[in-house]
Amino acid sequence: MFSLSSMPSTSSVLSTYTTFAASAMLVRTILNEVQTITNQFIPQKLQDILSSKLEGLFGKFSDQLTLIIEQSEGFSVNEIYQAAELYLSTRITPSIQQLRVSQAPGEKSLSVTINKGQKVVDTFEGMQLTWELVTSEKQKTSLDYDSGLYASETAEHKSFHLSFSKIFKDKVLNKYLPYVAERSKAIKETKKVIKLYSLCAADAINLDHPSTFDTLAMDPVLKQALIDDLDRFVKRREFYSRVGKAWKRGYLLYGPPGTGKSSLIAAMANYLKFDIYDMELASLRSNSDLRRLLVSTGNRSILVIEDIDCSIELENRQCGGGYDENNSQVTLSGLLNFVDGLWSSCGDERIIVFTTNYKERLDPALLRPGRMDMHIHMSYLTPGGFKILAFNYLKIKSHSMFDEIEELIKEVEVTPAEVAEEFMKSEDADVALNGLVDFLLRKKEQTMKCEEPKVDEGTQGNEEENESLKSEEDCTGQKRNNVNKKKKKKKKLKSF
Ligand SMILES: Nc1ncnc2c1ncn2[C@@H]1O[C@H](COP(=O)(O)OP(=O)(O)OP(=O)(O)O)[C@@H](O)[C@H]1O
Ligand SMILES: [Mg+2]
Repeated sequence: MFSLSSMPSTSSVLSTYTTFAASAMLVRTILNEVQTITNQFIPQKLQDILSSKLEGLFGKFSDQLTLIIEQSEGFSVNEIYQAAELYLSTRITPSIQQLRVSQAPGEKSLSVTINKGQKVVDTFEGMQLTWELVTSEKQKTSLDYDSGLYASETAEHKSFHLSFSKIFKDKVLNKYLPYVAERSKAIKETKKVIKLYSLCAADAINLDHPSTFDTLAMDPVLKQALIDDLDRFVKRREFYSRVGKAWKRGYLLYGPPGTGKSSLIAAMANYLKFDIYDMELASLRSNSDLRRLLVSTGNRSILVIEDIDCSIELENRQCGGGYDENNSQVTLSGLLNFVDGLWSSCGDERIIVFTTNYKERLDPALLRPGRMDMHIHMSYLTPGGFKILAFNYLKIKSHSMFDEIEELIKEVEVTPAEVAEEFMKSEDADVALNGLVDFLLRKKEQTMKCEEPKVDEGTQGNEEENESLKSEEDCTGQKRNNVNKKKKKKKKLKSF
């Protein structure tokens, strides 16, 4: 027999450590019987010796080879065992009579695995392979620290026995098992629940944000370029290590409020199945807090710093080139060190996203080429974006009012969030579109008033003066709201 394990850090390396001998299905049945009897009367050590001698004896006549894949190796989990368990859940055939079913907290789907003694027959490139889940009870002795006495308990030990013709040994080790590992990784990805970590919440919450690249209204060319960029990024592990670059990518999302920057981050996380870390810089006391936070973040994650222009005092950069431990705030230099230095040297497959409403207010150091890999402009709604929203909200691809609306959208600066809000008011397409036209016309009128030159005092009557003042308030009101909104944001945690 052949025993197989893979430590978490060296999953691709198959370590073999026990004797290599042949085994037949018949032998297995005999051995199982012998084991049942010996379990009751013979000490464990003797059982092991007996069992290996018998296997060696019968194995010589067999053309079958069995790999033993133990659940754990000492204190470490065996990644091949875990991969096999997941893989076999997709290979359940009608011949199987017993299944184990469970559901972890927060998981969307049930997990189904075979029960002990059950066999799954699999085929792969002309080979036939039989998996069997075997369990044995082992005595474990542990020290009870309270009483100072040793206690003995029986623990169930699980392993998979994978049997196939001896001639396929190399093919199974070099092709089939890597295939099982690959498949299990893909299954894990589809089952993965994306987490949102934030400073204010002790535990991560499940990110249940419905935003995807399909539902996002943005320039189609830019959208595709971003998807391609993400695809390239996740495929390039070898490339990054070959050129000696950290496996990281940075994106700066900029544009007015309500154009979909946060929605885009959620879409990226849903697409890549990466967790999100919402880094509220305003709630961090110092650069060392930032460093601590960084170390606690996991791989395959997106670190988000929203409203970078509001979160950090840009003048702080003058405080010096390195970390300023005494400063009570996170400084820009601390952040830049974080982006280029510390962050780059720990962890893999990470993305960092900065968002801002005012790119022009950012320190040039943040915009320098190479710091953020891609600058993405989230703009006001375009006619193409409008069609995506109309389909998302009203399930329509065309309508007699589309031309009129598209013309208005070209003339008026309207955000996807504003249009989405109008669409929420009715499920009836005619009503919703009419409402949107009214909204766009009002907005157009207001914009025109704002653009009118100011009227000299004294040359106009009272009524007109009041009207002029009112429209000025409308024009500035929007901006004021945005600033207030951002100020509030600094206090309360943003929810995606
Ligand atoms: N491009 C878009 N595509 C689809 N829906 C959008 C888009 N932009 C905004 N929305 C809708 O408007 C809501 C608010 O958008 P979002 O929070 O993503 O904007 P934002 O750019 O992050 O704004 P802020 O600058 O205020 O943070 C979203 O939940 C979504 O319903
Ligand atoms: Mg946002």
